[in-house]
Amino acid sequence: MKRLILASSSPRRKELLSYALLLFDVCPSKIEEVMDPGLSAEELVCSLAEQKARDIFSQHPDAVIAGSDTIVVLDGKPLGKPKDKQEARDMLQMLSGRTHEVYTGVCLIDSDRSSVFAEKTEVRFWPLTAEEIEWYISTKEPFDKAGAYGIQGKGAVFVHSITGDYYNVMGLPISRVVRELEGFGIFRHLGQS
Ligand SMILES: Cc1cn([C@H]2C[C@H](O)[C@@H](COP(=O)(O)OP(=O)(O)OP(=O)(O)O)O2)c(=O)[nH]c1=O
Repeated sequence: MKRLILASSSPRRKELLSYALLLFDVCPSKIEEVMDPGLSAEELVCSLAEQKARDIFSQHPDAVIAGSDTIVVLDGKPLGKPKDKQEARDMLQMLSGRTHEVYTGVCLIDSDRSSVFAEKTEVRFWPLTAEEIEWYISTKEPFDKAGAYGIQGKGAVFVHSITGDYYNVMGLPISRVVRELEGFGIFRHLGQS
């Protein structure tokens, strides 16, 4: 079986992949991400996932590489990670009381093949008060997350409902990823727990 490398610095992606009973190494890509403004949200996350995966593949051509990227989309506008408190505040105010989409793109690649796909999850937020938003910013949770919130953390209290894969919102649609990896000869060790 080939070596699997997760091309990510995200602790959430590492945690999710570890649930899949796969042996893997982590090797984050440090490339400057190139965002083409002409792309749809789905195309954008696929393109960014592919850029990260190809970067690590060029360093480890004998391995299977998994790269991914997550963005939040509101009214067709992509929201990445907030740069500062004001941007986090603006994003959370925009998401308040509304339904947005979370797209995660995944690129799997080895020397024989590649598979690139995106999953969409719809997330509806409760209306948020200014006090709640200020409290959330003070937790510092918004700053390394697309859309300025983490569904798996204190941001859980903002979420009214979701449609689609919860783990896709956290950064990796793990159930689909493990199935796609089988096409690369990467299988779960189901004899272990
Ligand atoms: C919406 C949302 C995003 N996120 C995170 C997932 C991603 O880590 C991050 C989006 O940033 P990304 O640029 O997709 O990923 P990253 O920079 O964290 O890691 P890498 O590029 O090295 O793979 O937002 C959550 O953890 N919870 C959420 O609810």
